[in-house]
Amino acid sequence: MSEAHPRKTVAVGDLALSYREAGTGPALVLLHGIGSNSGSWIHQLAALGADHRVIAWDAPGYGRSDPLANARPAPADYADHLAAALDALGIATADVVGHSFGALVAAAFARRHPARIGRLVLSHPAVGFGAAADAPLPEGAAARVRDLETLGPKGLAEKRAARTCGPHAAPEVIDLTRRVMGEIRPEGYRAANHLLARGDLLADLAGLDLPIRVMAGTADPITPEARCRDVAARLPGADYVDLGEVGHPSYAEVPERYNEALRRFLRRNR
Ligand SMILES: O=C(O)CCC(=O)CC(=O)O
Repeated sequence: MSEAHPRKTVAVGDLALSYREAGTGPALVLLHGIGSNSGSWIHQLAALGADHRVIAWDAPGYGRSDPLANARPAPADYADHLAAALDALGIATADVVGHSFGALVAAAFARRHPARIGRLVLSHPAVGFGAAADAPLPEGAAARVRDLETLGPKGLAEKRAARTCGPHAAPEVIDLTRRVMGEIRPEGYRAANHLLARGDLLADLAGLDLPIRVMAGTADPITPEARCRDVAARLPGADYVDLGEVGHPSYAEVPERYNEALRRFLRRNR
């Protein structure tokens, strides 16, 4: 998968974090969803590397990245590891695209490291539940973890991956989604579900002076369109891009439309 952009590794404290990289230019960081990894971004690595240094990370516990020490991490744990990984890669500031769970990581990064983020794209954003560290997982997250425990990563992918896609998703998009979800590692997935519970996208972004674009589709069963529009409406200055009748992995279903919406936003001056 994504052989054109093989994984590399960077040391961040005690952890090794893996990522894929393409191109040179201003840094653009891609943060994947909870059922995904850096291999989901093949089209963005191929196209956006023409005018950016694109870094697609594997969140801790995904791809070849080591898991976090804390099994119930706070958003800050991911955000600070991302900041340290960018330090190690010599990147002072970056534009950031966070997809779904990745949007929560991006929001926590913006809150904790505001000087390091240029523009922010919230792609089909998860909003989080703002739960306490010791609270039980909300039902949706608990069901995902139960499926992983009973079915294993491949079974989880068989059951869930195709359902995330829109009605017009090509077979190769469904295959990609299934393959990537089948690479889930239990520690990373459980921890990410805890982040989903603890995260609070709107609270993290409140009061930050940051250009924000929210993008989503009308056929997404995971992060519904109405909620994504509501996120944009609640963030002063954010705009909203309707990607059309696409499901959750819009970056793979309509990569040209997705990349063009990113490019148009990234060309804006701050
Ligand atoms: O909720 C699920 O079953 C899958 C969610 C998902 O795939 C999110 C993502 O990776 O973007």
